[in-house]
Amino acid sequence: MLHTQIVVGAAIVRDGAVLAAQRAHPPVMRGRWELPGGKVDPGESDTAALVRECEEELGVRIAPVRRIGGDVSFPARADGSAAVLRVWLAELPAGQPEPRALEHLSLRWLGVGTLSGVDWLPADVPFLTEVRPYLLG
Ligand SMILES: Nc1nc2c([nH]c(=O)n2[C@H]2C[C@H](O)[C@@H](COP(=O)(O)OP(=O)(O)OP(=O)(O)O)O2)c(=O)[nH]1
Repeated sequence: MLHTQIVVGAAIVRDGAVLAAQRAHPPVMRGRWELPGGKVDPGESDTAALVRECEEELGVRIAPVRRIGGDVSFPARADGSAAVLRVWLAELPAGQPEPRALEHLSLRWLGVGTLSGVDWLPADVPFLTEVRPYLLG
């Protein structure tokens, strides 16, 4: 049986807005938006991967708060294997620098009024409903 790749994403909420990141690659995803995060390595916990990926991508050490939503499946790569996206609500602890787009084209803080205004990747879309209540305080 083919292995299911777990991908984790962080819904980093601050002052009524969530941080969205615009992918630079692969070409088919370039310019589309996602919650920052990435693939869980073999033997790594989901939350360890979440913290590691956000350090690599944003240059900040996030604090996961709680998981939101369920497993959202999406097709991975040409080998026909499956992947699932899991998302955590997260905070930027006091003293952390401002997130930077180290691997993305750009970053945006989106509030309730702008959350649906960017071109999200498909697997991230179901999580927007889960995030919205946290933007309302
Ligand atoms: N967040 C998100 N990721 C998606 C979707 N569809 C899809 O194929 N992916 C893929 C892109 C990446 O391969 C993976 C996310 O992991 P990542 O951010 O670590 O990817 P990466 O480009 O750094 O790693 P790699 O593929 O180059 O090995 O999930 C989607 O709808 N939302």
